[in-house]
Amino acid sequence: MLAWSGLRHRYGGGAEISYADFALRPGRHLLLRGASGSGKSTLLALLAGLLRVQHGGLEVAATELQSLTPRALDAWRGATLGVVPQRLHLSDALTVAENLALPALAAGERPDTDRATQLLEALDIVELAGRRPHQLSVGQAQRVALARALMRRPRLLLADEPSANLDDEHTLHMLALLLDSAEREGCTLVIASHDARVVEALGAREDVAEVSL
Ligand SMILES: Nc1ncnc2c1ncn2[C@@H]1O[C@H](COP(=O)(O)OP(=O)(O)OP(=O)(O)O)[C@@H](O)[C@H]1O
Repeated sequence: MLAWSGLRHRYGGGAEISYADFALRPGRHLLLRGASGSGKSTLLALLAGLLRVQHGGLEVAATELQSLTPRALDAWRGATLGVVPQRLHLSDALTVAENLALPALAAGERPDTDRATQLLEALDIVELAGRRPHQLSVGQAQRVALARALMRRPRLLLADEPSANLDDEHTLHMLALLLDSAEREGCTLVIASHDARVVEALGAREDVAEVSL
């Protein structure tokens, strides 16, 4: 599902970031941990096909990303990936329900409103469908971003620093929601975090592998 070897990346003129070879066993999720600047966001961007593979091989959901053309990579990303970004990037001009329609619209497809309702129900925020993002708490907005990431049934769900701005209780709740959602949807979850609370909570789980950068 997820494996890389000989993977290296260099931003123009900067130092090279080199990743130790790794393969995720089927049925497991992944925690990417490491200090600030260690290369977590770069690896997430590579996994998401947002940065081109410069050196080495990167297999995500049965696809060798280094062999795709930029156009094929765009199509692959839309069909395979769900992302919960650190800054949630919800549109304040739109309601929650309209935000959930965006991934389909971006792919030139008809939004699936039943799917949106089903996800909002699963995340216990169906009553928020008509609100705008600025009318939500941080935790509620994060659940909306999670629902949006799941709309097109991704095979890989990426969450970048999901505990940023959350207190201890909400951090544990968000991690549980991410893991439960990934299990329910049958997708692989990758969390990037340098938060000791996240590392401690996930370190205790058999179904989560860890890569330390
Ligand atoms: N667009 C860029 N151009 C040049 N250098 C970059 C760029 N993005 C990241 N870097 C450098 O690459 C290295 C890895 O950065 P990256 O953002 O992947 O780390 P990180 O582990 O995600 O850090 P953080 O936890 O602070 O977000 C750092 O040295 C950073 O300065």
